[in-house]
Amino acid sequence: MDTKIGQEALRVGVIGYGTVGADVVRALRREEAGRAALTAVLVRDISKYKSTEEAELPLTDSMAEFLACQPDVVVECAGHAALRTCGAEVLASGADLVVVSVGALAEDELLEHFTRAALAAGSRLVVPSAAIGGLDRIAAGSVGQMERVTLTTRKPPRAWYGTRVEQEVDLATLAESYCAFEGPAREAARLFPESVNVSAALSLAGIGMDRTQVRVFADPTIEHNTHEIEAHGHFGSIRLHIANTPSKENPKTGYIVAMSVIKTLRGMTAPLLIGL
Ligand SMILES: NC(=O)C1=CN([C@@H]2O[C@H](COP(=O)(O)OP(=O)(O)OC[C@H]3O[C@@H](n4cnc5c(N)ncnc54)[C@H](O)[C@@H]3O)[C@@H](O)[C@H]2O)C=CC1
Ligand SMILES: O=C([O-])CC(=O)C(=O)O
Repeated sequence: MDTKIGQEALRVGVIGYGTVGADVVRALRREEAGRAALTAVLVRDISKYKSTEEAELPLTDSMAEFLACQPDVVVECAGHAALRTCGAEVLASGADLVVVSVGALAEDELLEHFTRAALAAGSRLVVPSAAIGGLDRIAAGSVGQMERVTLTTRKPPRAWYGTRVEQEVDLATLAESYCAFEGPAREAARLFPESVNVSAALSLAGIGMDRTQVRVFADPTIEHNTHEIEAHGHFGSIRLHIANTPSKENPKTGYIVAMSVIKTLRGMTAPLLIGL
């Protein structure tokens, strides 16, 4: 990540002011993202943001106004639908786009559309590790022959309200681990847009959406959102267990997601990069 390394502060726009977006904005305002400054926050309905803290933010509900602030990089934290609608326009403006709703990129046409927009404008689509880890090693391992990549995601029952799992089991009384899905990452990302973005990130780093195998569980015996990655190939193997503390505001999302975005922004102006 070398293109934004001038002397000026990196101009950062944020799309979405929910759980991840608000944490990213707070960190930017506390100057925790290195040489980066918040330029604008794109929200859906500006009338909803009335607190004293929110009144100080550069909020807008107009994409034209948002891009007129000339961000160097835009962080999307607004969901699959918003990414589909806004992504190409942001990339075409010349700004890099850091996406957390990466599950949307399981649609090949969308990924191709974004890639074309980025190539034409000289911008980049950036997928941070977010809720998962080990992507550096999986990506390096995929330079050679990779035999198998699997992901097992488990979250406590409260993380599955508002998803299709809520129609399948009684989450309030679930007594043992329930397997809600087993199959390729492409299908996992489509069926659980709010919950298994990690499957898409892992696939993009490694052997693709159709070869990466995913299992998804609602598990009443755990408190954290956990992800277990196993991969084998010419490089050797990796077995990684990740436990994310779920955020109070949205138990589907871990605090680590915003922290990973901040780490990514730091890297965009840092003279030393580690662990890419
Ligand atoms: N890559 C990863 O590992 C992870 C990805 N995610 C994804 O990150 C995204 C954000 O997650 P949360 O902050 O927890 O969700 P959230 O629901 O708390 O916040 C989303 C915010 O985006 C806003 N929004 C929706 N459409 C918008 C639009 N068109 N323009 C501007 N704002 C818009 C909503 O009003 C809401 O405030 C979700 O797509 C989630 O699935 C979450 C956790 C991990
Ligand atoms: O673990 C988390 O915090 C969120 C998650 O699985 C995802 O959206 O992929």
